Amino acid sequence: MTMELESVPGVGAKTAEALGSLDDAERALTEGDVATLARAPGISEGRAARIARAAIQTRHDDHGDFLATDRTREIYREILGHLQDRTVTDDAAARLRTLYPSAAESRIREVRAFTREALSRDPDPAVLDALDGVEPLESPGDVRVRDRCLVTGDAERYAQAREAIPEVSVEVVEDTRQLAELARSYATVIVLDEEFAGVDVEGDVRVQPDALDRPEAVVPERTLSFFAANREPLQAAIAVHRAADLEPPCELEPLESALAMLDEDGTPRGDGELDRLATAVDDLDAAVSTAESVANDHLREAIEERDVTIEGTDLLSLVERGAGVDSLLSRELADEYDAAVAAAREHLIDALELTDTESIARRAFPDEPTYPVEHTEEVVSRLREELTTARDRRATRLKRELASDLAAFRSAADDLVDAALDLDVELAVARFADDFDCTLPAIDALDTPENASPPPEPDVPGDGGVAIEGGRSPLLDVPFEAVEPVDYHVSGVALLSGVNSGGKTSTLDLIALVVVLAHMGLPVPAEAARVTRIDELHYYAKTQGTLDAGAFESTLREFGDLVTGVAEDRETLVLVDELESITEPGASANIMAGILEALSARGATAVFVSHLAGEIRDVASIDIAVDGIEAIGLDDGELLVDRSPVKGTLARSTPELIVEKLAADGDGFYERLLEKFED
Ligand SMILES: Nc1ncnc2c1ncn2[C@@H]1O[C@H](COP(=O)(O)OP(=O)(O)OP(=O)(O)O)[C@@H](O)[C@H]1O
Repeated sequence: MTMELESVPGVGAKTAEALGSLDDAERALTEGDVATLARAPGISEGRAARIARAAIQTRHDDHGDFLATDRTREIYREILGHLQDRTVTDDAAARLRTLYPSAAESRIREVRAFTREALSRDPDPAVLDALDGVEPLESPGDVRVRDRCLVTGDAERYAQAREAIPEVSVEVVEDTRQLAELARSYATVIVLDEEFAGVDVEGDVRVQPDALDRPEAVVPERTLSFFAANREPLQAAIAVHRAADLEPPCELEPLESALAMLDEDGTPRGDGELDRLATAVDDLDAAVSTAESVANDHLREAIEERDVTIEGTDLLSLVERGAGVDSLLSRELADEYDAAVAAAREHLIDALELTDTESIARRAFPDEPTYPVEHTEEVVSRLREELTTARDRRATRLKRELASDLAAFRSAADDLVDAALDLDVELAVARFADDFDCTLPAIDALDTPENASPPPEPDVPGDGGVAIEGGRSPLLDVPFEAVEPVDYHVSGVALLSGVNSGGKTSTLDLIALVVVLAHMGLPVPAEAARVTRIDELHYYAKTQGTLDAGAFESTLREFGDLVTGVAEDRETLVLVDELESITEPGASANIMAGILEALSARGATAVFVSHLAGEIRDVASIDIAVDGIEAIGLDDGELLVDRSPVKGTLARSTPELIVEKLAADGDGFYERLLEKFED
């Protein structure tokens, strides 16, 4: 087990040990269950996500260098944020972190299969509502059970017993005398050794050599406390399965009714007979004293109503014999006394709903007349004992039955919750796709049958690159409804020119977004898109202002590494935003031309946004495509822009547009100025 874990890159002996403390580290690792991994001591969620990703990368032989620059990582984080905003449970949000852009075809294919499934899901509000109560199942700490013990004479079996059933004490006995002693202090003694079979000891002593194989039979409390602790998430997971019409891992009704019979503290509830017995034990004293009052009230009334006539000689003899009023009672009021006692007995039986203890209850009030009527304490004690025993026996039986019903659902319970949490992940993807009008992109070089007939294919030349039609980035600083669709196709190296604030940076963001999502195996926010599978995405955001000599040198080195350092056989996409700002314009144009030449030579796809596109093209020794985001005109000093770059067009700059507008008024100065732009 530990060996397995240590084969994951980045998992050292210490981390493997921490993960090993989880019951199901291996499962969590293969399923990308980040939240469970993060429950290992000292493992943060971020670290758990890295470990889960590393395990996936190992499985797919994926180098894991796809996100090659800060800006690419930032784009990935923003995508993840949008996805995580759409989960109901924290657990699903954590699981989403295992979706990452991968260079490995098999991984992309695997997630695309998941995505297809996800896109067929309907994020029904009832499902989302039910998901709210789902959370990973917890294992409650070991319960202590003190009325039972396990017994063996064998040291090895003793160790096994302590390991298998830590909830009860395990005792070593050598002889019958010691066993008898234990039988006096525990309600039940379970003997693990065959040799003790047939030994005659007083008490509840059971010889069960196979007890360790069925721990839930020895301690039904284990099963009951697990299900009691997890009742609500399980009920929610059942509701999710129903609302979403998921194929359940077990029958739902029996699980549901078994859960309904379980109290929060792990005791069975809802059993009329147990409730009756428990109430009878609790109410016994009160019912006895009420029954007494009933009898006495009855009798008092009867006496008050009666004229008792007694002959003088009779009275004398009664007094001389020292007889009390009781004998007077039995002589004169026998019928009334009988009626009073009968009423008391009925009350006791009715109030406590007694059935099989009815005959004992009758004897609680004596047949011999007394006034006031009094219960016989011995009989009441006996009744209490009978009721208590019946109650406890019933509770134990119910516990055992319920535990055995529930034990059958133990592994289905995990699957049930897991499926609900997975659905939450799928629904987040479905909602992301829906909210941002996404489609699954076609991916070149993903040679699979599922890709043989891709969705409407944007016309992109066969030699790779990226093609986007109607792409709308959710990362823009405007509400998504206001985002104008962008069409852009690029393959090989290209310069992207355009007016100020025309949307050049946003176009690079859109390309990066589409490429990252496509390599995550997810749908992209476009009407259609086609992406070539790449190994590394390098996106360099605009640097603020001119760099000093040192920073300039290190930036240059970075690009040097990019053209010479990245392995020749790695497919690379390079996006660069206004690199000219790092130094003076003349030098910048030379540097950018040189980098583009080198990238072109190694067959990379690259888009460089630059205001110096014309100058770069002039100094480059190869033909570099120049695309342009053009202004369609000026309206009240505001530029009207067509957000889709026009292929093969150097966009006019904003100053040129303004000069053109002024020249239109026929002023010679502006006309001459305009000619200079057109040279
Ligand atoms: N497709 C679009 N739909 C709607 N608004 C957009 C779109 N693209 C860009 N914008 C708006 O235009 C603004 C400027 O975009 P962006 O920064 O991409 O322009 P730029 O050409 O890179 O500008 P600069 O030349 O100053 O670098 C964005 O902040 C956004 O508000």
